[in-house]
Amino acid sequence: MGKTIIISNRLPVQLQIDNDEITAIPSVGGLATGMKSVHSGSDSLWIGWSGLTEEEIPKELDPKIDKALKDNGCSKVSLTSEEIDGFYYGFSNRTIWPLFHYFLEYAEFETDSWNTYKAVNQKFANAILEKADDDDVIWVHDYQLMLVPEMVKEKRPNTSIGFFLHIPFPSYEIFRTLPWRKEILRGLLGSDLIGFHTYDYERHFLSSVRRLLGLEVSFNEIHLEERVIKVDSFPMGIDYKKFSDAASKHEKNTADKQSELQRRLNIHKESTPDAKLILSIDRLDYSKGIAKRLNAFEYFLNKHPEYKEKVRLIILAVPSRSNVPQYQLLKKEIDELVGRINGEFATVSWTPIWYFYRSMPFENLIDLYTSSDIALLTPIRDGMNLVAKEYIATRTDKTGVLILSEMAGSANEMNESLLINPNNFDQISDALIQAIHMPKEEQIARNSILQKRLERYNVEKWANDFMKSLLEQRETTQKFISKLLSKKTLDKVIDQYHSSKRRLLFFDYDGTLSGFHVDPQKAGPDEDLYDLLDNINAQDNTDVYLISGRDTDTFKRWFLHKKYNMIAEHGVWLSKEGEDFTLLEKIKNDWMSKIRPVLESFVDRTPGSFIEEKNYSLAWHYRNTDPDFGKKRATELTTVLTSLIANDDLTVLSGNKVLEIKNSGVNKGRAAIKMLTGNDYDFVFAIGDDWTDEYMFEELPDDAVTVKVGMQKTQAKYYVENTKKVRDLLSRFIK
Ligand SMILES: O=P(O)(O)OC[C@H]1O[C@H](O[C@H]2O[C@H](CO)[C@@H](O)[C@H](O)[C@H]2O)[C@H](O)[C@@H](O)[C@@H]1O
Ligand SMILES: O=c1ccn([C@@H]2O[C@H](COP(=O)(O)OP(=O)(O)O)[C@@H](O)[C@H]2O)c(=O)[nH]1
Repeated sequence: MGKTIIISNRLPVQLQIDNDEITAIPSVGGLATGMKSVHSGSDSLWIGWSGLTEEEIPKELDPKIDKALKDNGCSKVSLTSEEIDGFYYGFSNRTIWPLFHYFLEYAEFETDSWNTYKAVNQKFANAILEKADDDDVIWVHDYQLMLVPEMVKEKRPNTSIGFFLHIPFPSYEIFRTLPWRKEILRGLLGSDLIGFHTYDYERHFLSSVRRLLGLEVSFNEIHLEERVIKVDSFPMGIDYKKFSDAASKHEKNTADKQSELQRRLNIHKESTPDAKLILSIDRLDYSKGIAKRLNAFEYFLNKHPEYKEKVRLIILAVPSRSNVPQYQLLKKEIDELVGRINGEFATVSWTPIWYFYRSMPFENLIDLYTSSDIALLTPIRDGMNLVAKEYIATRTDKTGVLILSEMAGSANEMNESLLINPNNFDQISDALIQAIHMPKEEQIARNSILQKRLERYNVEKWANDFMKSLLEQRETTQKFISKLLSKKTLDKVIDQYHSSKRRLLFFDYDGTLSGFHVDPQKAGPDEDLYDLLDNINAQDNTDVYLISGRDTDTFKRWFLHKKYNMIAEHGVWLSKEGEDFTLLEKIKNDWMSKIRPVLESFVDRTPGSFIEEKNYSLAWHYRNTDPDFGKKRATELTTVLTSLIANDDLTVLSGNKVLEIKNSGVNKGRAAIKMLTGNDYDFVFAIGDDWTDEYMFEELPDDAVTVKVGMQKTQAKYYVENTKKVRDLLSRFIK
């Protein structure tokens, strides 16, 4: 393995320019801390934006800046203020952020900012390409850089690329509204591993990939022609030890060591020993639900006036993206709300809300976390929400109650908190009462479980798990690639072919010689294919068989005049050199009247699906259905059919977007063996793309050359990527 390259919008250091002196101060943020195990030593590099635009950095300081960054294992991507406007404030935070957080009404679809997003992503990709070697592992972070994986993969296909999205991936219904949805998906699919915080985000993403790109997804793998991409969830943790140690240390602080904030918090405690402190900390972002939280708090005070003077809500709102109009409006709304609620409820000795609009140093965060009885975190949508985890980690005596929105990614792992719907004020109000009165033993019981989990799955484990999975994926890909029919192996196969005395060739049709079409009848052969087959078939001592699940009528129409050998309906029928089809197997079809109505009922209930009726089998096609729904129905139909045919000699065969019910024992493998037996072939070849071809690959002798089209699991010896490559391969059979 080569170097590790990490890439994110912002570098994990902050530049300080003092006259001509440059200092790079390492950030203390979650990502920077979490990546420590991955970003250490000389074999790792972090590429990103420094936080200062080109206009803000005097050109002559560039070498010093580069040196300061290099000392911290970093390298910068320089961006102009215009690029930051279009890329960061524009497409990232006015299109993707609102859309991915389900704020459709805030999402702006501006072609100019999309173009800047593309150009800046290319700048980041170029910065990687400049530094990356083929065996490097690259980890790209977050929604600002979704096109980077494809841009890098295109130029450096052998690098391993991981992508992690820190925000939610929305449902298909939301994502599909984005004008550049396919470009974004293709950008992400340049990765070998794509990670999300939760399984929900993962399945939303896979659903969009299936529906918008029509790609084959099996479990959590996406099969491209030349690669397999893994998609998985890795819930990000925190640096648990850092927070719990800081809280333990904080506890021991003598009065003279306490911060000004802590002293004020102490005064509050002493003057109102029964009153509860309720804490909320977030960036000032509409996704965090701060305004709704204030409204809910007001609702609570109105509904339960007995809690006046008994609770105080601390709102710490950290300034964020203040160049974006929605954030400016939100700031105004929150200022007004706090003013109004305080004005309405305050008494001479009590203000219900303490509101801070600023960023606080770590020590003050610990003051707040450790002094608060309740944390009230009510995001409307949140990728993860680390504040929830940090609050729990600082509770050294295990007391404290976390009220958490079920819309936060962290809610998936924090079931022991009081989970609420941020839009349900009654529920929030009830949760506040439950929290205020929760017995200490219960608080301890809940937090003990939470702490254990957070301590175990901390941010370092998160980063290591992701890297481990990326390296495993690299091995899986290498295994696939090692079976790709390389030029060298192909040359050998072709030599073998031409020096052989008698050859037997099996060509599957759909997905192998010809691509798929929404209407199977329209996937007929083209002139080039006829020429190719004519030329191979005309060779001496060469027996070519088209071997397919197709019905006899279609194959007669397409190929009978060509006098090719044909095996139809997976091995039921045989046609030799232009003669009509005859039965290769003695089988029954009286079962069809029992199965047909079942298939019909599935056609009625699955728009786009249809039945194909053959002489000895029935096929239910679902290529044209909604992909998720079609797959679900196929599973349901398989279950229904399996119990229905339990006492018959029938099989349900799962092909490429088709289920076929046919007589057991009849398959392409058995048919192929029949053609082989009693003959002295010294070159046997089979090529096919789906499950039904696996019977051939399994049954043919060990020295047969078997080739799978597309990177799915197979018994075949080799892969080729697509039908174009199949034709290239077969054309080499012609001298
Ligand atoms: O860099 P900014 O524009 O100021 O925004 C700050 C970060 O916000 C987002 O955080 C997300 O990541 C967290 C950790 O995975 C997660 O807990 C939270 O729910 C997300 O919103 C954003 O994804 C980052 O890129 C920003 O740097
Ligand atoms: O004044 C502050 C307030 C919060 N935070 C940190 O900001 C992060 C917020 O992360 P979260 O996942 O909750 O939300 P995000 O802002 O990433 O959407 C947490 O680690 C907080 O400790 C901070 O550094 N300074």
